[in-house]
Amino acid sequence: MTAAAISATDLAWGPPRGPAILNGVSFALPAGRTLGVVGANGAGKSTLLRLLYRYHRPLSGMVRIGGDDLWGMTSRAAARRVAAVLQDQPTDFALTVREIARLGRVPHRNGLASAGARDGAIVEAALRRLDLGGLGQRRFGTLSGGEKQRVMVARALVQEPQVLILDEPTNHLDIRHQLEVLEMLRGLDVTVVTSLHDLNLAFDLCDEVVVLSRGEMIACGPPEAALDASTVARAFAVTASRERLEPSGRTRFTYSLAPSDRT
Ligand SMILES: Nc1ncnc2c1ncn2[C@@H]1O[C@H](COP(=O)(O)OP(=O)(O)OP(=O)(O)O)[C@@H](O)[C@H]1O
Repeated sequence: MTAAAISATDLAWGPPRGPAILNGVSFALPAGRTLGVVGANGAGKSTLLRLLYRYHRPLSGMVRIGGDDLWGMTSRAAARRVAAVLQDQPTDFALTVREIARLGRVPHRNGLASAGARDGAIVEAALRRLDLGGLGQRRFGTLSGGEKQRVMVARALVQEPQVLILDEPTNHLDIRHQLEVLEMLRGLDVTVVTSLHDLNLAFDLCDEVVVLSRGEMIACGPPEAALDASTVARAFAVTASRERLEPSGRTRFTYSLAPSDRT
């Protein structure tokens, strides 16, 4: 894996014949960094990610991977460079964990060539990394939500992407696996863009954060700057405060409903 920079320039998207639901999103993330995308329900996080993994074509603006226009390359070339882990799990429940992970090699195969020894080694390494070593033969449909999520991260790693896009990667994971998966991704030579609902995790683990509100980008930058209490309050329509805990020195957010929202 060799990480590549990803950038978005003035992105806009909306459904056919509908109004734009995402507007004016721009950021530039250097290779190997982690970008968190945060915002309230319906703010446009998944929509932005879909533009970054070439599911939606932007109405205007451009996504570049390593300087190359994402829509200027073939879909196969794009699949070798960008992998995505999505909220919706696949429905191929009869496949085993190992078979699902192997699907990540498809963009790298030539024609009908079958998987080689290197492909097998990559699959086994990814399963071990995600703590799935003992589950290779299990049918996907029999796994817990968190195990399924880890299988999908393993499949994405098997793809050996330059950029990894994750839509809420931690929503089924227990606290230990949340930390393990996000720390592990930071340790890889890959650029990560992830949506997150937990602002404390975003603050601790992301190099840069984009804050969306009603389809607009209201802040972008290092967490210290982008996640200030007033931006959080605006994005989530709450009263927010940010404190530095002693002696750990870690930052923690707390929230409450604004007085006018209380009944
Ligand atoms: N294809 C579509 N056609 C019409 N509206 C859409 C489409 N995709 C998304 N939307 C709308 O755009 C808005 C943003 O949706 P999106 O899924 O990006 O939000 P989100 O920030 O990921 O939300 P959540 O935190 O609830 O997952 C929502 O109001 C959604 O209903």
